[in-house]
Amino acid sequence: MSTLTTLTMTEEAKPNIGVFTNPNHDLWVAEATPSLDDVKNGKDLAPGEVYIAVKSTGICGSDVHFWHHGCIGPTMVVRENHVLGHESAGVILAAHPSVKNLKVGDNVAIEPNVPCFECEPCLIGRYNGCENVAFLSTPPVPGLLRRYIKHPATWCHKIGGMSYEQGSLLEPLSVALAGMDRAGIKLGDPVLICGAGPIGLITLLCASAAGASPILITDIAESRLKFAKELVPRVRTYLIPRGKSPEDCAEEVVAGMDGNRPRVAMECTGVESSVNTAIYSTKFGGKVFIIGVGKNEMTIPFMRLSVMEIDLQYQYRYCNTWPKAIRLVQDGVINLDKLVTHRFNMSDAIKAFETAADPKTGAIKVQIKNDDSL
Ligand SMILES: NC(=O)c1ccc[n+]([C@@H]2O[C@H](COP(=O)([O-])OP(=O)(O)OC[C@H]3O[C@@H](n4cnc5c(N)ncnc54)[C@H](O)[C@@H]3O)[C@@H](O)[C@H]2O)c1
Ligand SMILES: OC[C@H](O)C(O)[C@@H](O)CO
Ligand SMILES: [Zn+2]
Ligand SMILES: [Zn+2]
Repeated sequence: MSTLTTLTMTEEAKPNIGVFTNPNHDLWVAEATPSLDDVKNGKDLAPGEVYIAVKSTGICGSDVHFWHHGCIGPTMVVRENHVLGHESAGVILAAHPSVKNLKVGDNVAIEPNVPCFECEPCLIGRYNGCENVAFLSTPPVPGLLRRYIKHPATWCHKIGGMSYEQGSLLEPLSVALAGMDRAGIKLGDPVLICGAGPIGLITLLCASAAGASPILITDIAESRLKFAKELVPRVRTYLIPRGKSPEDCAEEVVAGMDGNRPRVAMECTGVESSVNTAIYSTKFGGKVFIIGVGKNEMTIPFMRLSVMEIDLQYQYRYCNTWPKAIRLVQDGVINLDKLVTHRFNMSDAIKAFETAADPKTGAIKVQIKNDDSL
């Protein structure tokens, strides 16, 4: 038996739909599970689970990648019809009676993972390394781009009066915060950020809030650097010239930081030449911290890392970041509002994906809304 809302689910509630892709790189909107009837009746909720009306979902580069390329690396492969999306917030529609931390009507951000809490990474609190994780939208686990979903209450975080859009942005913020935490950026650190996509821009907001100085951000697209400057006016920018070597780019990066070599370079592109620019820029004893995801194998300047004692470190998703992310947004330390450049209804999801995938649109974060799901 579950506790049901009678306040929010009306007779006009719409059937569940989702945004799918498949191994042929099709993209379409179609009926999805759970059914509206199951949601309305709170059917099939296991202990600890809730039904959520998903209200706002951001498109991540990985969603576009699964659509266009059908895989990320050798292990995450689209093998059948597959629902995308893992940056979402919504409202609780029904909760199993065992759920104590949430009630019907609560607004929540959805942490899109279900770790096992039995393996070693889970037991030591680093559940992003879970050996059995179900990460929503990584095949074969269906994602959040649906009107209604079922999820464990443990992985729903109350967002109070925060907007659903801001709630959905807690996911990329979590990526940046996990990186910030392990990179150990401190007040006054010169910091380089490579790549001004959503992850680089949110990392910029975090580095600025942490008091890094100076901060320089790079990109190959002038428009993205302009966006970065509007977001954090004190940031310095460097447009990576086509064909220039990483060593030469690094020299200009350092000049752009008044001769200060970054103590930490936050790499947010996953592109080999950018990783190498970060390595050649960083100071003796500094750190290149790689959030970007790229080719399976790369050539990097091994001896430069060696003689400069530069640490190379990586981030894989996040753990324990949502409570911190919520505090930072609620306290106004991090303001994510400007990142949303385009909004579409779920029924226009194809247009939303085309917009997110086309650099000419100037899109940073495209949101898919479900204003009509209740
Ligand atoms: N580690 C994780 O858990 C994790 C989580 C989310 C995203 N990611 C990865 O982080 C990266 C950034 O994500 P995003 O959503 O911001 O992607 P994005 O593609 O929107 O942004 C990447 C930016 O890098 C720029 N760029 C490309 N080549 C460059 C170069 N040589 N030098 C400088 N800039 C260059 C692009 O113009 C773009 O603006 C991606 O690789 C993504 O897969 C990793
Ligand atoms: O934000 C989380 C990332 O997009 C995921 O790790 C994805 O890249 C693969 O599942
Ligand atoms: Zn993502
Ligand atoms: Zn585990």
